[in-house]
Amino acid sequence: RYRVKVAALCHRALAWTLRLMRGKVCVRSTHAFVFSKCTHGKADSVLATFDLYADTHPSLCISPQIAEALDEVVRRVCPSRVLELGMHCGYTSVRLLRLLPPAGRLVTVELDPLTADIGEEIILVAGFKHSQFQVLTSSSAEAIPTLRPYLAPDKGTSEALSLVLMDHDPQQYLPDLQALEREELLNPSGCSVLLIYRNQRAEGLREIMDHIRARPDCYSIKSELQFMMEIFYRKGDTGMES
Ligand SMILES: C[S@@+](CC[C@H](N)C(=O)[O-])C[C@H]1O[C@@H](n2cnc3c(N)ncnc32)[C@H](O)[C@@H]1O
Repeated sequence: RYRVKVAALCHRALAWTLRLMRGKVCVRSTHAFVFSKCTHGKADSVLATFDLYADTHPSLCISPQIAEALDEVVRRVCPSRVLELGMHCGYTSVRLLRLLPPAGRLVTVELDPLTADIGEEIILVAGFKHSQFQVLTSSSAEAIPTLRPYLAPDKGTSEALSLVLMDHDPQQYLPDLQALEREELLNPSGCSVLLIYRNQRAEGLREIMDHIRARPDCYSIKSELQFMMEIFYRKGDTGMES
Protein backbone atom coordinates (compact mmCIF):
# COMPACT_ATOMS: atom_id res chain seq x y z
CA ARG A 1 0.00 0.00 0.00
CA TYR A 2 2.86 2.31 0.84
CA ARG A 3 4.39 1.77 -2.62
CA VAL A 4 1.05 2.51 -4.33
CA LYS A 5 0.72 5.75 -2.36
CA VAL A 6 4.26 6.84 -3.21
CA ALA A 7 3.71 5.99 -6.89
CA ALA A 8 0.47 8.01 -6.95
CA LEU A 9 2.22 10.92 -5.27
CA CYS A 10 5.11 10.79 -7.75
CA HIS A 11 2.64 10.63 -10.63
CA ARG A 12 0.81 13.68 -9.33
CA ALA A 13 4.09 15.57 -8.81
CA LEU A 14 5.21 14.70 -12.34
CA ALA A 15 1.90 15.79 -13.86
CA TRP A 16 2.06 19.04 -11.89
CA THR A 17 5.67 19.70 -12.99
CA LEU A 18 4.81 18.96 -16.62
CA ARG A 19 1.81 21.28 -16.45
CA LEU A 20 3.96 23.99 -14.92
CA MET A 21 6.74 23.53 -17.47
CA ARG A 22 4.30 23.39 -20.34
CA GLY A 23 2.69 26.64 -19.18
CA LYS A 24 6.09 28.27 -18.76
CA VAL A 25 7.92 27.11 -21.85
CA CYS A 26 5.02 27.00 -24.27
CA VAL A 27 5.16 30.59 -25.46
CA ARG A 28 8.97 30.68 -25.69
CA SER A 29 9.17 27.41 -27.59
CA THR A 30 6.27 28.39 -29.88
CA HIS A 31 8.07 31.64 -30.63
CA ALA A 32 11.45 29.96 -31.24
CA PHE A 33 9.87 27.40 -33.57
CA VAL A 34 7.80 29.87 -35.58
CA PHE A 35 10.55 32.50 -35.72
CA SER A 36 13.19 30.07 -36.98
CA LYS A 37 11.07 28.04 -39.41
CA CYS A 38 8.69 30.48 -41.11
CA THR A 39 9.41 32.74 -44.07
CA HIS A 40 9.62 36.21 -42.58
CA GLY A 41 7.23 38.72 -44.08
CA LYS A 42 4.76 36.03 -45.22
CA ALA A 43 1.66 35.81 -43.05
CA ASP A 44 0.54 32.49 -44.57
CA SER A 45 3.92 30.93 -43.83
CA VAL A 46 3.71 32.13 -40.21
CA LEU A 47 0.27 30.51 -39.87
CA ALA A 48 1.41 27.26 -41.51
CA THR A 49 4.40 27.13 -39.14
CA PHE A 50 2.11 27.60 -36.12
CA ASP A 51 0.00 24.68 -37.44
CA LEU A 52 3.13 22.56 -37.85
CA TYR A 53 4.14 23.33 -34.29
CA ALA A 54 0.69 22.38 -32.99
CA ASP A 55 0.96 18.96 -34.71
CA THR A 56 3.67 17.91 -32.27
CA HIS A 57 3.46 20.28 -29.29
CA PRO A 58 0.77 21.45 -26.88
CA SER A 59 -0.74 24.64 -28.25
CA LEU A 60 -3.41 27.12 -27.27
CA CYS A 61 -3.99 28.31 -30.83
CA ILE A 62 -7.46 27.79 -32.30
CA SER A 63 -7.94 24.59 -34.29
CA PRO A 64 -7.84 24.58 -38.13
CA GLN A 65 -11.66 24.17 -38.23
CA ILE A 66 -12.23 27.24 -36.05
CA ALA A 67 -9.56 29.09 -38.01
CA GLU A 68 -11.49 28.45 -41.23
CA ALA A 69 -14.77 29.56 -39.65
CA LEU A 70 -13.03 32.69 -38.35
CA ASP A 71 -11.71 33.51 -41.83
CA GLU A 72 -15.23 33.18 -43.26
CA VAL A 73 -16.61 35.68 -40.74
CA VAL A 74 -13.78 38.17 -41.36
CA ARG A 75 -14.27 37.93 -45.15
CA ARG A 76 -18.02 38.50 -44.76
CA VAL A 77 -17.84 41.35 -42.23
CA CYS A 78 -14.79 43.02 -43.83
CA PRO A 79 -14.21 44.98 -40.60
CA SER A 80 -12.15 48.13 -40.44
CA ARG A 81 -11.84 48.04 -36.64
CA VAL A 82 -11.24 44.76 -34.81
CA LEU A 83 -10.66 44.00 -31.15
CA GLU A 84 -9.07 40.74 -30.04
CA LEU A 85 -9.14 39.77 -26.36
CA GLY A 86 -6.51 37.10 -25.63
CA MET A 87 -3.71 37.53 -28.20
CA HIS A 88 -1.50 34.73 -26.89
CA CYS A 89 1.38 34.22 -29.40
CA GLY A 90 -0.30 36.13 -32.20
CA TYR A 91 -1.76 33.28 -34.28
CA THR A 92 -5.30 34.66 -34.46
CA SER A 93 -3.96 38.23 -34.70
CA VAL A 94 -2.07 37.31 -37.88
CA ARG A 95 -5.14 35.47 -39.22
CA LEU A 96 -7.26 38.56 -38.64
CA LEU A 97 -4.73 41.10 -39.93
CA ARG A 98 -4.12 39.36 -43.25
CA LEU A 99 -7.85 39.69 -44.13
CA LEU A 100 -8.42 43.30 -43.06
CA PRO A 101 -9.00 46.01 -45.67
CA PRO A 102 -6.01 48.34 -46.32
CA ALA A 103 -7.14 50.92 -43.75
CA GLY A 104 -8.12 48.22 -41.26
CA ARG A 105 -6.73 48.18 -37.73
CA LEU A 106 -6.50 45.54 -35.02
CA VAL A 107 -6.25 46.23 -31.31
CA THR A 108 -5.25 43.12 -29.41
CA VAL A 109 -5.11 42.62 -25.65
CA GLU A 110 -2.92 40.18 -23.73
CA LEU A 111 -2.67 39.88 -19.97
CA ASP A 112 0.73 38.20 -19.73
CA PRO A 113 3.67 40.56 -20.52
CA LEU A 114 6.04 37.89 -21.88
CA THR A 115 3.31 36.45 -24.11
CA ALA A 116 2.38 39.95 -25.28
CA ASP A 117 6.00 40.66 -26.31
CA ILE A 118 6.26 37.36 -28.13
CA GLY A 119 2.93 37.83 -29.88
CA GLU A 120 3.86 41.34 -30.99
CA GLU A 121 7.14 40.10 -32.46
CA ILE A 122 5.36 37.34 -34.36
CA ILE A 123 2.92 39.88 -35.85
CA LEU A 124 5.90 41.96 -37.03
CA VAL A 125 7.61 38.81 -38.37
CA ALA A 126 4.44 38.15 -40.39
CA GLY A 127 5.01 41.49 -42.11
CA PHE A 128 2.48 43.77 -40.41
CA LYS A 129 3.32 47.29 -39.32
CA HIS A 130 2.55 49.16 -36.13
CA SER A 131 0.24 51.42 -38.15
CA GLN A 132 -2.00 48.33 -38.62
CA PHE A 133 -2.14 47.02 -35.07
CA GLN A 134 -1.74 47.85 -31.40
CA VAL A 135 -0.92 45.42 -28.61
CA LEU A 136 -2.21 46.33 -25.15
CA THR A 137 -0.57 44.44 -22.29
CA SER A 138 -3.21 44.32 -19.59
CA SER A 139 -6.35 42.55 -18.55
CA SER A 140 -9.34 42.98 -20.85
CA ALA A 141 -11.22 44.72 -18.03
CA GLU A 142 -8.46 47.34 -17.71
CA ALA A 143 -7.95 47.71 -21.46
CA ILE A 144 -11.55 48.30 -22.58
CA PRO A 145 -12.05 51.73 -20.95
CA THR A 146 -8.77 52.93 -22.57
CA LEU A 147 -9.50 51.59 -26.08
CA ARG A 148 -11.08 54.54 -27.85
CA PRO A 149 -7.90 56.44 -28.88
CA TYR A 150 -6.34 53.25 -30.31
CA LEU A 151 -9.18 52.71 -32.75
CA ALA A 152 -8.36 55.81 -34.81
CA PRO A 153 -4.99 57.10 -33.60
CA ASP A 154 -4.33 59.38 -36.58
CA LYS A 155 -7.58 61.26 -36.89
CA GLY A 156 -8.21 61.97 -33.23
CA THR A 157 -11.76 60.69 -33.71
CA SER A 158 -12.80 57.19 -32.82
CA GLU A 159 -14.15 54.47 -35.07
CA ALA A 160 -16.38 51.84 -33.56
CA LEU A 161 -15.67 48.12 -33.62
CA SER A 162 -17.31 45.94 -36.26
CA LEU A 163 -15.65 42.72 -35.10
CA VAL A 164 -14.65 41.49 -31.64
CA LEU A 165 -12.91 38.16 -31.03
CA MET A 166 -13.01 36.87 -27.47
CA ASP A 167 -10.64 34.01 -26.73
CA HIS A 168 -9.31 34.97 -23.32
CA ASP A 169 -11.34 33.91 -20.28
CA PRO A 170 -14.98 32.80 -20.70
CA GLN A 171 -15.79 34.18 -17.24
CA GLN A 172 -14.86 37.63 -18.58
CA TYR A 173 -16.96 37.37 -21.76
CA LEU A 174 -20.12 38.87 -20.26
CA PRO A 175 -18.50 41.66 -18.18
CA ASP A 176 -16.31 42.59 -21.16
CA LEU A 177 -19.26 42.67 -23.56
CA GLN A 178 -21.16 44.86 -21.11
CA ALA A 179 -18.12 47.16 -20.77
CA LEU A 180 -17.81 47.45 -24.57
CA GLU A 181 -21.48 48.43 -24.73
CA ARG A 182 -21.15 50.88 -21.85
CA GLU A 183 -18.15 52.55 -23.50
CA GLU A 184 -20.13 52.70 -26.79
CA LEU A 185 -17.32 50.93 -28.63
CA LEU A 186 -19.53 48.53 -30.60
CA ASN A 187 -20.63 49.85 -33.97
CA PRO A 188 -24.33 50.70 -33.46
CA SER A 189 -25.12 49.70 -37.04
CA GLY A 190 -23.59 46.26 -36.62
CA CYS A 191 -20.83 44.39 -34.82
CA SER A 192 -20.06 40.66 -34.88
CA VAL A 193 -18.81 39.28 -31.58
CA LEU A 194 -17.08 35.92 -31.84
CA LEU A 195 -16.84 33.82 -28.69
CA ILE A 196 -14.38 30.95 -28.67
CA TYR A 197 -14.95 28.25 -26.09
CA ARG A 198 -12.66 25.29 -25.77
CA ASN A 199 -15.05 23.42 -23.51
CA GLN A 200 -18.81 23.13 -24.01
CA ARG A 201 -19.41 23.74 -20.32
CA ALA A 202 -17.05 26.73 -20.08
CA GLU A 203 -18.13 28.75 -17.08
CA GLY A 204 -19.42 32.12 -18.08
CA LEU A 205 -21.04 30.95 -21.31
CA ARG A 206 -24.47 30.50 -19.73
CA GLU A 207 -24.40 34.02 -18.34
CA ILE A 208 -23.58 35.59 -21.68
CA MET A 209 -26.23 33.49 -23.45
CA ASP A 210 -28.84 34.60 -20.90
CA HIS A 211 -27.81 38.21 -21.45
CA ILE A 212 -28.13 37.88 -25.23
CA ARG A 213 -31.50 36.14 -25.12
CA ALA A 214 -32.83 38.81 -22.76
CA ARG A 215 -31.87 41.56 -25.25
CA PRO A 216 -33.47 40.66 -28.61
CA ASP A 217 -33.58 44.39 -29.40
CA CYS A 218 -29.77 44.45 -29.59
CA TYR A 219 -28.50 40.92 -30.00
CA SER A 220 -29.04 37.86 -32.12
CA ILE A 221 -27.10 34.62 -32.44
CA LYS A 222 -25.82 34.49 -35.99
CA SER A 223 -24.16 31.07 -35.91
CA GLU A 224 -23.24 28.44 -33.38
CA LEU A 225 -20.44 25.99 -34.13
CA GLN A 226 -18.99 23.40 -31.80
CA PHE A 227 -16.38 25.75 -30.34
CA MET A 228 -17.31 29.17 -31.68
CA MET A 229 -20.39 31.32 -31.56
CA GLU A 230 -21.10 34.46 -33.55
CA ILE A 231 -23.30 37.03 -31.89
CA PHE A 232 -24.55 40.00 -33.85
CA TYR A 233 -25.01 43.33 -32.09
CA ARG A 234 -27.05 46.16 -33.52
CA LYS A 235 -28.58 48.98 -31.55
CA GLY A 236 -32.33 48.83 -31.86
CA ASP A 237 -32.19 45.47 -33.70
CA THR A 238 -35.49 43.65 -34.06
CA GLY A 239 -33.82 40.30 -33.40
CA MET A 240 -34.66 39.26 -36.96
CA GLU A 241 -31.08 39.40 -38.29
CA SER A 242 -30.43 36.23 -40.27
C1 LIG B 1 -6.50 30.57 -25.47
S1 LIG B 1 -5.30 31.80 -25.50
C2 LIG B 1 -5.68 32.69 -26.97
C3 LIG B 1 -5.25 31.94 -28.21
C4 LIG B 1 -5.28 32.78 -29.46
N1 LIG B 1 -6.58 33.33 -29.73
C5 LIG B 1 -4.84 31.93 -30.62
O1 LIG B 1 -5.63 31.12 -31.14
O2 LIG B 1 -3.69 32.08 -31.01
C6 LIG B 1 -5.86 32.86 -24.23
C7 LIG B 1 -4.93 34.04 -23.95
O3 LIG B 1 -5.69 35.01 -23.20
C8 LIG B 1 -4.87 35.57 -22.19
N2 LIG B 1 -5.81 36.06 -21.15
C9 LIG B 1 -6.45 35.34 -20.19
N3 LIG B 1 -7.27 36.13 -19.48
C10 LIG B 1 -7.13 37.37 -19.99
C11 LIG B 1 -7.73 38.61 -19.68
N4 LIG B 1 -8.63 38.74 -18.70
N5 LIG B 1 -7.38 39.69 -20.41
C12 LIG B 1 -6.48 39.59 -21.43
N6 LIG B 1 -5.88 38.41 -21.78
C13 LIG B 1 -6.20 37.33 -21.07
C14 LIG B 1 -3.96 34.43 -21.75
O4 LIG B 1 -2.78 34.92 -21.16
C15 LIG B 1 -3.73 33.68 -23.08
O5 LIG B 1 -2.55 34.12 -23.68
